[in-house]
Amino acid sequence: MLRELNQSFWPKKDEGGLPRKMLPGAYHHLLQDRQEEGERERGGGRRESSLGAAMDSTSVIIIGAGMSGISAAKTLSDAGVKDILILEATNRIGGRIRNTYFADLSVETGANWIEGVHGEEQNPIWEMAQQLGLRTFRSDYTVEAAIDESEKIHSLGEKYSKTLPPSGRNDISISTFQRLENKIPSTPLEMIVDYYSYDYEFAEPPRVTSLQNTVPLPTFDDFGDNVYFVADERGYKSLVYNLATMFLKTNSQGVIVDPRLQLGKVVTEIQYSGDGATVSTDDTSSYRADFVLVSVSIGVLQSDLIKFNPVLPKWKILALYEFDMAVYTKIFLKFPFKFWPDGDDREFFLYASKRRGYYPVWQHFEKQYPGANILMVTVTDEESRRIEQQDESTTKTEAMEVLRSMFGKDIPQATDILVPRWWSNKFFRGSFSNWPLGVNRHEFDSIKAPIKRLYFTGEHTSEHYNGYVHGAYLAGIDSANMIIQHIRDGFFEVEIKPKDSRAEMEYKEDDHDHGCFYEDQQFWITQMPPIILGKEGAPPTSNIFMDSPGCKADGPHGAPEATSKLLQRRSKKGEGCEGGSITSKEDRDVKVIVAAASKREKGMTREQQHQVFIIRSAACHSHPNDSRTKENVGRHVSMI
Ligand SMILES: Cc1cc2nc3c(=O)[nH]c(=O)nc-3n(C[C@H](O)[C@H](O)[C@H](O)COP(=O)(O)OP(=O)(O)OC[C@H]3O[C@@H](n4cnc5c(N)ncnc54)[C@H](O)[C@@H]3O)c2cc1C
Repeated sequence: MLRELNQSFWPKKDEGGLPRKMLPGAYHHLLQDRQEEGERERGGGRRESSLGAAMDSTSVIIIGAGMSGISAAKTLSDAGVKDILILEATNRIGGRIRNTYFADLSVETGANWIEGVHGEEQNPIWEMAQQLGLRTFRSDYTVEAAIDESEKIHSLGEKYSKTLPPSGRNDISISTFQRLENKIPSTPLEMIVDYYSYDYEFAEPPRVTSLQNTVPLPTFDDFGDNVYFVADERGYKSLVYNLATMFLKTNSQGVIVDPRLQLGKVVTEIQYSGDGATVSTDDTSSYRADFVLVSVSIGVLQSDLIKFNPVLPKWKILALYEFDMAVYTKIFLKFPFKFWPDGDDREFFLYASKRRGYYPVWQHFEKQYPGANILMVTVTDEESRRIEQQDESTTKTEAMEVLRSMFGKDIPQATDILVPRWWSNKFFRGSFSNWPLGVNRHEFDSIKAPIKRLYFTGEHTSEHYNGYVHGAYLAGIDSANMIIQHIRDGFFEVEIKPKDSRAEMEYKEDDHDHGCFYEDQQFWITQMPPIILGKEGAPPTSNIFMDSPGCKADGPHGAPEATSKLLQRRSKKGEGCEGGSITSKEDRDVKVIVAAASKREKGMTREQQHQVFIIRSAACHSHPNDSRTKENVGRHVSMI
């Protein structure tokens, strides 16, 4: 939904809109006015922060120079918002796309494959790679016949998944589906095939992973089933670098020297409000901006590295914590000579252990780097965490035991080992997001939703492609476009889908300037209205309190007329609430929740009152016999 909304942010040219890449003078004026206004308010473009360092002022601060941060910055720059500042904690750009030298070869410790190639749609990362002439190799994943059986179950899972309601209410884990088919892997062979099919892609086991959101996977559905392994001296990161140099200044050696990119700046605090934000870094600098875009990983957001002031609303924190940051580790081993099989269909080999996920997937580099004598073994999840905490020599010993059990005692000892540690790294806290069971559209939309002038991006916010480089790239564009619209219109609205599928089917979006209103039909509490966020000046939902009980039939709190009329009709019919009380007397808890309201409404803005009204009206119209009423109201109240 967000993606659909985002795509429609810009008016089409033939509708009298603006071409996407160029903003008219008027728009520049708007920006300039806002900036000057801001500067006047702040007493000039630079001033002393409370910490003593010079406080710079800018339009948008982007936190993180990974693929999504750079893609967002470029989108802003292309749209005329050139007054940006990128703050990156490490001393390089690229984030989780990173190469290093191992045994004199460039190996990718982070993202390695361009996933989803040669499909109906062009993967934008593949397009960039082609333009740059990146050295890539198609990975052939066909292993043995044992995989076929797993693929049959997978295809059944795809069919089943497509029958589930869009809200995710009936989602199940991949394991649950296997259980339904009576196909739970139990032998070492079945377990390694299962691992290869799921854990190797999602870095978490199938009992954790949502069937509905990963089977089928939009990346392969949209962009094609092929995956290409990047093996280029310049590194996969050269795609990010190339993107950055399209809008950042470089010197004659091609090094980025633009002051709008600041490396080694660890953001420790973000103070935000409806007027803008102040960002503090660990070297006691502070920066002021109209907007802040946070592109750090969801693992970092789940940690306490960055303090948000005020603290993020509860609904946001819950959504962030519900999503998973998975861990995927590629361990590299160098040998004096080759002892493994190679040739067609022999790029990968699997180790079938009784211990699921124990040094399971091996790959050689004979195609990419003939004679390199390097093996790469991938571990995930708990094994990754365990291995990250032990020293390299222990890991080498374990890996050698596994190889000897596969190829015999006479194989040579590895001469070198490289173990990347993404989970322990406080700037990443894992490898990529995985969609777990229990997270539906409602939570997912909440992860991306802005709060006042604080916006979020990163692979974990990608509508369809979370976890991937192309997801990070597209999410950056989406989030930047939200900010551009906010600058242009003075506000930005986001719709967060309701949790219940019946609501999805039955609510009808009104043309009114904000809000979604219901058709005049049976209206149950489970049909919670969507939460509308981001209206300039409107509070995040966490600030909304239920007020006095009941809903008034006479147009409460400036609620739109249509809704007010609907309530009047209901009141007359005796449905829902009458004269400020709830008819569902049986359900005392609902009444208590609604009645236990604070007296805050007086000081509220019109938008705040309207939000209160939406929530309260839903509560008022609960059906007395609906056993789920209490639970749903309770859940909604706890959420706000
Ligand atoms: C081991 C591994 C294998 C992978 N394999 C693939 C693959 O084969 N194919 C694929 O498509 N994807 C793969 N991925 C995923 C892919 O790398 C990511 O989805 C993508 O790079 C994420 O980009 P991002 O911009 O969202 O986040 P990031 O790259 O994490 O960028 C965020 C940036 O924020 C910075 N930051 C963090 N905290 C702060 C702070 N406090 N202050 C300032 N800056 C901060 C970080 O240093 C980082 O540079 C893999 C990832 C890993 C780790």
